[in-house]
Amino acid sequence: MPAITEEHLIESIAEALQYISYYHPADFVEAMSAAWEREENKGARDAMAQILVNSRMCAMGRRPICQDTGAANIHVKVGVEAPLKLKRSLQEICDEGTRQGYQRDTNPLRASVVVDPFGARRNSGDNTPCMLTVEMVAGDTVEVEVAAKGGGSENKAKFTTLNPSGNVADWVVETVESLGAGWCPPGILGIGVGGNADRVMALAKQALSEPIDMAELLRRGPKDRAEELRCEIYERVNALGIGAQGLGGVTTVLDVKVKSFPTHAASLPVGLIPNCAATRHVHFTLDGSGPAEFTPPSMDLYPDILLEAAGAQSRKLDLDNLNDDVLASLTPGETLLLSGTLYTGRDAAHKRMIEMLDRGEALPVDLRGKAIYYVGPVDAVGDEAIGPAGPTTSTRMDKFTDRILADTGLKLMVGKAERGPVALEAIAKHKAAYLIAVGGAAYLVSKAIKAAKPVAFEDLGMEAIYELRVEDMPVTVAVDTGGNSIHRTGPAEWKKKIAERV
Ligand SMILES: O=C(O)C[C@H](O)C(=O)O
Repeated sequence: MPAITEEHLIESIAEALQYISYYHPADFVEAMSAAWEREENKGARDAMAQILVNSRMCAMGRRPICQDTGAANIHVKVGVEAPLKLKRSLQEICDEGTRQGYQRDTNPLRASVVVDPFGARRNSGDNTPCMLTVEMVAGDTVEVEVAAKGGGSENKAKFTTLNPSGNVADWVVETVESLGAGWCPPGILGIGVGGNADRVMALAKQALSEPIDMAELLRRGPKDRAEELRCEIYERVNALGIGAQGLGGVTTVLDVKVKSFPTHAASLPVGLIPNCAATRHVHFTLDGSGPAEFTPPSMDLYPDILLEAAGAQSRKLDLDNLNDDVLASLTPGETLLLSGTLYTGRDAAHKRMIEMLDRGEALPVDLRGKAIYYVGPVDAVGDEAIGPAGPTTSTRMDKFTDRILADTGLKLMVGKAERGPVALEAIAKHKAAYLIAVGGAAYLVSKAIKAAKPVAFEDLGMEAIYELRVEDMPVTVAVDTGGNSIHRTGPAEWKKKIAERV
């Protein structure tokens, strides 16, 4: 048998990362299309339509599905008899594959990994190191699972150790209800049960790479305890009414995957990791015959969707003429098309702005009466004004909101998912408003951005402040000037509606 070389691994990993950046797995597209067809809440259905249209555009244009092109999660199963011809460590080899995968000229992916995580948080620039796990298994091949996991869904990972008599489904359902929509539902829940604290999280992560087959499972009925648990959690989580993007609706999860392992008699560890609308993973096997090859999915997978979301019925909002009357007229749930100037700014830029305000320094941009977009875009290629540029989770900016609104005169924020109590209070106090774009529709959203130039904090890379010129950017009003939030009313309304049907 010919040797499995470093080049085989590096080239396959690089190609895999490119492939998953623009091709959703076929089972995901099918499950999302079915959920879109059965969704009853118009807002949630429009959000899913944007996700599907975006997915198709990315597959055809070979550009990233989401601006958060993820951290590379690589799981390698090395056969104990595999003819390996390697000189470097597996970490170094997989990092090289990651570096090459994220830095392709034709489709550069966003560098999101920062080193010195509780200090300087300096961007490594090429998305290395990858998150590598290795297993020795029987056989003479090397199997590799490559996933690109977004930060928003990864941030919602949870762990607990229940008493042996505890109820796993109860814990999962209560936990998902508390997560909000930052993980970009509808997606998949990976659940690990058993093992110990570290093993159970690895199980939950591995579960996310299993095929989506909930429709088939519901049709044939569960055959064992794990399948019963999957069905119970699926039904109960969907009955929460969270819906796409947390707007309320009948589908919050497309599937629930469970993996278990024996555990200590005193323990019942449970791990939960959600996967977002940018579900990205692929599996390949190396046998010495060369790097892996990947087949593009068929475009026939996609349903015919007319994008009503950005349709003529949406009100147009001029971002260069925001005034108190216009802001006061915004209603939660209303769809808008934004045109004009939009500044970007997310975690690192907010932290730096607050530090400057603390020192009494003038900010490099005048935000008075303006709008800010929480986003970390992908770099542009060709004639693009900007690469994929979908919204990031706004709750991370909550603690800065009162100060920014008070000290800069900012009036409008655009992001994704709900705002927490401190932000809602600040929005009402300053008579500002909060809009959401669809998380997971980054390439589609970027088409509304006609010009982009960095105007401050360029050293922060994708977290720099850009001045964007947008035309007809589709958004939904999430919080009005009174602090009323669609993320409170939407899921509550749909939870009630679903309960009344049972
Ligand atoms: O880093 C990002 O762009 C965003 C992240 O994936 C999020 O969902 O908040």
